Amino acid sequence: MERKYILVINPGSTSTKVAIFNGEEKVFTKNIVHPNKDIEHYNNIIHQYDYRLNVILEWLKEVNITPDLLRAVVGRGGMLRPMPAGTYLVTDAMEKDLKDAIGGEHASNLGGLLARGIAEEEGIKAYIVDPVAVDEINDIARISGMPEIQRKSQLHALNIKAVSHRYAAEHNIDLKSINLIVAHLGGGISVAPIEKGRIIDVNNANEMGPFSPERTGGLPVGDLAKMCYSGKYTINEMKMKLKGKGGLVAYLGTNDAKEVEERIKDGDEKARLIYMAMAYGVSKEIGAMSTALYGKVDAIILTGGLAHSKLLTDKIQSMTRFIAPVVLYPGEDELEALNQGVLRVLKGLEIEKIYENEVDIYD
Ligand SMILES: Nc1ncnc2c1ncn2[C@@H]1O[C@H](COP(=O)(O)OP(=O)(O)OP(=O)(O)O)[C@@H](O)[C@H]1O
Ligand SMILES: CCCC(=O)O
Repeated sequence: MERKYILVINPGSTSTKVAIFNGEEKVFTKNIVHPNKDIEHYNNIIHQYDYRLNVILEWLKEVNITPDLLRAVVGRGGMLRPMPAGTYLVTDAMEKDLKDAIGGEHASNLGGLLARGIAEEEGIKAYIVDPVAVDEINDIARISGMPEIQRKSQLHALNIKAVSHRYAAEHNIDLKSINLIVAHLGGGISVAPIEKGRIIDVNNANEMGPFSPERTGGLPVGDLAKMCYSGKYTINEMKMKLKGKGGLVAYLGTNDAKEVEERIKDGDEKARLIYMAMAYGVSKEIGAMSTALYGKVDAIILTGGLAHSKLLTDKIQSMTRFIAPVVLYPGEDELEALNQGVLRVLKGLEIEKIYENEVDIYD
């Protein structure tokens, strides 16, 4: 039996997206939704490993793909140590860091672990590609203003890299000869200046920049410090307010931009103000990142689920097109991007990276 398929796994907080590729062709795919009742009792992401492994194996049976037909398995990774972009083999050192949630809890930590779990049984390779820990930013961008705190690179690197390559290919131009600003507008928001293919700065989708459907982004620090010490909230409650229950959720009780747009259509002025404030924040971040490129910007790319929203993208375009033309690549195809990363390695176009050779294990 020929081993020809690549199994792709993208674990999100409430779903696991899976696909089987034969070369470039997506043969099967499914968004396996995890109802809250199935996952709410797990105290941390890593404890969901067996549950998610079983649903993936069940799905493989459904589509009649036995693991002995797999050539490689790739998962979306992971809040690892700061690392260069690329396709990485899942090694013991990486597995340990994913299990220890070395960079924090994130559903994508399961990506590399699930990939390895399935691959090991078959004696084939497991990979991750362009994880959220990709760090290519300039040292000057790390300085926060408080020596105890460094600005970190945590971002939607997989989609940001994929749309940058897509823009270059569609314009028949070498990515290494242009500068872009990519704004990934999803549940979290990453705005990154890309200089000749390298991500030289980013807001950090978890902690800074504009507010997003579920996150506060950067906040006035004095008021935040007061709230933390008010005695009204536990540390976990504060963390949830910042990430998960911030942004649109906090103001409007939903993370669903489509629902917000319906309310705006029905004349809800508060919903309009908050929604436009999100667009305003994204536009200001794009403006800030244009200075990181000394104003030399070939295009601004808006991508992610929110880039489907005309209301939002019209506002952002009207505020930022003085910088560069704005291009819309709504949605994301992270499954495709993961498959492409593995294909580049299997075709010998790129060398697989080894985590422990690329990161500082002892920092
Ligand atoms: N057609 C649409 N019009 C308006 N908003 C949309 C549309 N489609 C999706 N969205 C909104 O996009 C947001 C989710 O984006 P996306 O699916 O990229 O996020 P995610 O994958 O959950 O998180 P992340 O991108 O941070 O990993 C939601 O607020 C959703 O309502
Ligand atoms: C940390 C960047 C990725 C995400 O927001 O999920």
